[in-house]
Amino acid sequence: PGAMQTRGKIIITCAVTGAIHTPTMSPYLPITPDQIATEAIAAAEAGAAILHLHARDPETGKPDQTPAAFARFLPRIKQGTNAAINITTGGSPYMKVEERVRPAAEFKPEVASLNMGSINFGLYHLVDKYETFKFDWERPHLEATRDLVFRNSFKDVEYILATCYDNGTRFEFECYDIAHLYNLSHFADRGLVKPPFLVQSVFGLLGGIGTHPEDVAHMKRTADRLFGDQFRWSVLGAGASQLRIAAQSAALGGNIRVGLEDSLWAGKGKLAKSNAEQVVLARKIIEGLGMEVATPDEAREILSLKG
Ligand SMILES: C[C@H](N)CC(=O)CC(=O)O
Ligand SMILES: [Zn+2]
Repeated sequence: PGAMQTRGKIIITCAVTGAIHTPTMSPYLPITPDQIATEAIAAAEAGAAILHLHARDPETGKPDQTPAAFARFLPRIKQGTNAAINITTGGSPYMKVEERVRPAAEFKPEVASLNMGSINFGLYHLVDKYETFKFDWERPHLEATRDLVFRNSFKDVEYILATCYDNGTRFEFECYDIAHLYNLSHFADRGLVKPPFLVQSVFGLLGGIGTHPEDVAHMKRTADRLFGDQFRWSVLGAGASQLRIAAQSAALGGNIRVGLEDSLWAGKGKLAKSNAEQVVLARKIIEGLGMEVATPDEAREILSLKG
């Protein structure tokens, strides 16, 4: 992806907590500002060059998209690591785009996520089943259907672009399906986004593309055709597919996203005890392939971040 990417340097992004997984799903999910800061810094020490951040209500663990909630851990993270900060504009699927973009608008991070299309979001525990979740490892998606649309209309995307653009913030373009690559190409044609594009391909979320190696190859092939050397490819696999998708990407010279936002596991039926544990597993894959993990400054160069 992108002949210009420093050969063999793979960027690891760590998505520390997210908004979808709930405290009852794993005792290791960071919830409080201290837990989020500690986990983020440890993930960076393990090799994450970019930290994708959401905030939560420390009491309930529910998503909190107020700038004040982010202010409770951002300074500590910036003090504790040189990793690039990536603030979510996805928030949770229940939020309006005006609320979702506020922290990125306020803190003007080097990176912010940008979801490139609306999708049906297969979830059920967000609302009223915080206390009752029981994960069935054998049939992961069986109970995960709830009639939710994660709205990211063309106007929503334009609104976030317009709000963040003059801050020098670059985007992690979250593409949950092939159509989202074409949406990104549409905004590129209109000159509303500038290369190199960090394309974060999302695999395995109910409502988006699957996790079959053909799905991964199809996303990459399509991105290559649409963006040539104007993009830097990264992938995330939801849940059980996380490391398998990571390995396929690294083998193709692509970048990797891990973290408890995307998966609670560190292998079959084994809860990850920390974000750093998943970063170490990703590092082993990369180094096992004879490649190197990019440092934060190498990631800044590869992605043309403002630093
Ligand atoms: C699958 C991930 N939860 C996508 C995500 O990280 C969205 C965002 O924060 O903008
Ligand atoms: Zn996120």
